[in-house]
Amino acid sequence: MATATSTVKALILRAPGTNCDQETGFAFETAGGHCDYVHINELVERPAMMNDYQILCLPGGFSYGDDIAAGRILASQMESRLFDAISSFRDAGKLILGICNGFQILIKSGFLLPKDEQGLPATLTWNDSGRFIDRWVELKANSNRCVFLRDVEQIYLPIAHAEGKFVARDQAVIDSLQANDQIALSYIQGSQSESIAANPNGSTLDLAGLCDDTGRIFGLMPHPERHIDPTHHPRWTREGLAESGDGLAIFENAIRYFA
Ligand SMILES: NC(=O)CC[C@H](N)C(=O)O
Repeated sequence: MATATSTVKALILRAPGTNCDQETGFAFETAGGHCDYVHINELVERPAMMNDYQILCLPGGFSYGDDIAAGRILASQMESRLFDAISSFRDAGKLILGICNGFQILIKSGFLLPKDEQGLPATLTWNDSGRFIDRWVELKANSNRCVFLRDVEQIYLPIAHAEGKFVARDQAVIDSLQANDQIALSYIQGSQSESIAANPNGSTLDLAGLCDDTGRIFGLMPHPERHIDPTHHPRWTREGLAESGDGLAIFENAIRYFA
């Protein structure tokens, strides 16, 4: 495990259709880490390379063209080809972050919420509008468990997805997520003008991000890597420059975790 003097390394996983890898790498490097971009086929061939990293990140995009359902194919590859490697990575106390398509992959592979005899306890499906939605949202962090959200209260980030509606199998799943403090990030009701829904996709409990029961695996639909520099804010010329973009804290928390 890294010490305060060594550089924390993130493995950014790529697949055909990934398109947010470079921005995500920029975010980790701005936060003080180092990252490498690794194609899924390379990782399947040499899963032991994960030992060199402290963070595994699944960036956003359209892996395999969203065929079948967003994230479904890469999720199956992770489950069938990398289950042992990723489980050992998690059990070694390391961190896993899934952003947008990455969140879809983490949930559909069962790494965020393990499958039980009935299958996946929850999934992400089509937005209520049936459309791809691209805009900014106000979010509140709710979880003391999630390592990535330490000292984060409210953040403003962009979303860009078609399949971001969180649905749980039944009330028992929701109750257990709430009891375990896993509903990490949610859309803030009342934060938008009347004509725009604060919850852009109809997600249950306004959920925008979820962590596993260790707090070290985190998936979120919004894109923190798109709000790193203060000039990424859509109104910075009118409202003035903040010290840093709201998304940076998520990457800094990940790096700091190993310091
Ligand atoms: N920005 C993204 O990662 C998009 C995720 C996915 N392709 C969707 O549209 O739902």
